[in-house]
Amino acid sequence: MLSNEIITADVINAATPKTKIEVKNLNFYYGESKALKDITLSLPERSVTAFIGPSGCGKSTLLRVFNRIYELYPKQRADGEVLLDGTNILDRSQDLNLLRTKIGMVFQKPTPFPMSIYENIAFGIRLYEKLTKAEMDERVEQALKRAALWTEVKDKLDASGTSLSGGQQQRLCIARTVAVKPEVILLDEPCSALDPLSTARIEELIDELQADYTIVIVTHNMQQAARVSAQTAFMYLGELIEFDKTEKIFTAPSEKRTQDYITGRFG
Ligand SMILES: Nc1ncnc2c1ncn2[C@@H]1O[C@H](COP(=O)(O)OP(=O)(O)OP(=O)(O)O)[C@@H](O)[C@H]1O
Repeated sequence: MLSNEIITADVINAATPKTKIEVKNLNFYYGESKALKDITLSLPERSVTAFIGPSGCGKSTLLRVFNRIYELYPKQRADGEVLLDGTNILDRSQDLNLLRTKIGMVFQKPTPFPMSIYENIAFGIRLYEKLTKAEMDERVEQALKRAALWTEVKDKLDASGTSLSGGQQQRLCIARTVAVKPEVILLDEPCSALDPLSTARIEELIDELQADYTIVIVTHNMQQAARVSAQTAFMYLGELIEFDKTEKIFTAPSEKRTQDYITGRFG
């Protein structure tokens, strides 16, 4: 009997994905203005979660709380909890540098550093690790391969990162993020400055990366959310209206406001 119980428990554990990030009663303020209102949701590990909603609903704000970028601005503050593997990252005693090695971020506009392709990757690694030249070469190659950019740049690693096309620059930024071995990758409208072909490549890449990383993507493009994510959160005016499996959100949402948004009635 006992072994059956253990097997049952194992099967259940295997079927239920582990929670990577748990947000509990999160509020966020820009000065006096409240941009996030009592947000609670759990993001599963090694899976893609999309945040959608009309402009100004708080998608980017929520994403940015996850690596505490707001701390750069004195009037911005968060209360509530954001647990990464059970530890509250909003707690001021948490080391910000360590947090940012665990949670990487890619922005809307590709932002390569004004240095060579190689250095764009090596720069971040050097902040945290001391590697030999051979080890660094290996890490740079791995990161560029992981971001599906290696074959295009392997013969011009000394060229400037800014000489690449927009889509290549965005893949370089993803490579730079992956190179420091994060656990979570935050993508803030990563394709909005890209053409359809480059967008398709980034979406393929997101699909591959989810085997190893927990990915959160903010997107205005509902087809993109439907294509790349397993869960979707619909936000409106700073509130989380609905959070469910992406298929359910797009085919049978529970809330009228979600239905209205995905059918294009507002936003
Ligand atoms: N730096 C800031 N200072 C003051 N208010 C801000 C700031 N950034 C955002 N806000 C406000 O917070 C709210 C949420 O903004 P946020 O950028 O998170 O929305 P969003 O859903 O990502 O919008 P978009 O899709 O247009 O990028 C908005 O009302 C916005 O005006």
